[in-house]
Amino acid sequence: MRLIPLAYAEQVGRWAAHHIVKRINTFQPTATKPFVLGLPTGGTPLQTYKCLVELYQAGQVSFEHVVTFNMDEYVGLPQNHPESYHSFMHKNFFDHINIQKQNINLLDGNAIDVEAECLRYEEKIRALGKIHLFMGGVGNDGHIAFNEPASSLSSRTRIKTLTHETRVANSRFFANDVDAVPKYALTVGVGTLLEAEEVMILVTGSAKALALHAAVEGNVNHMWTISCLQLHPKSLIVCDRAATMELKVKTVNYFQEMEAENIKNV
Ligand SMILES: N[C@@H]1[C@@H](O)[C@H](O)[C@@H](COP(=O)(O)O)O[C@@H]1O
Repeated sequence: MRLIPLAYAEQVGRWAAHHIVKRINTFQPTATKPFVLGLPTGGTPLQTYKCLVELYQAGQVSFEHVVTFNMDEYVGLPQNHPESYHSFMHKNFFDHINIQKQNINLLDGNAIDVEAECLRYEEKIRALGKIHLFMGGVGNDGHIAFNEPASSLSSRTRIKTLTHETRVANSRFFANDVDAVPKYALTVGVGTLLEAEEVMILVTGSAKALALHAAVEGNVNHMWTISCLQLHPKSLIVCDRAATMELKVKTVNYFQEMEAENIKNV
């Protein structure tokens, strides 16, 4: 596991965006060999999307041959609802770059046959080979995508019941009305995430400090599904200082020294 310890949340966004651009450009995607990118929603990646749009506008990256898969989507929220993850992605990212419509993949939270929808998603990923880079965030309780505590670490894309804590945390997007937050979501599984070639998780703010501790210093444990990163051969966590408050000083120092070259001038 790599840990990129930065000072501020804005730097996390910038670092992550440059990392994605580097991966896409090194890959040199074409129509027959697209780069496959996994994407999250939430407050944390907003800065990354902003920076990616700027890098696209500056001509430093093209998304023409990039295929995206989003992590999750609420169940039962109309696609055009302002808080659906469909709306979020278009508003904050897809509408500002040159991605082709047919290359955008999001789970359909209104599918009549939810199981078939989840299977379709898994099969589409498989048909493309694999996800080259999956970016994600983490919930305060350590959930990755919508893999709530006690999710199987080998789970696949499926429907999940959201915990009360997650609904409370996400109620800030629903005028602080917990009851307006959907009770269910479709989400890629922990197993789905672990099959990506590389997983990059962004962690910012003191509310995520325990989750970061669980990810880096805790045991692999289905109560903190973020800890699955420890099983991945190429996982990367980019965090700000506030998020490191529950880590041992020697852990942070170790990564700071090791990544010194990669974290200067961010
Ligand atoms: N399903 C999403 C997760 O993918 C996200 O990581 C988490 C944290 O979001 P935020 O970045 O807003 O703290 O929220 C939701 O639960």
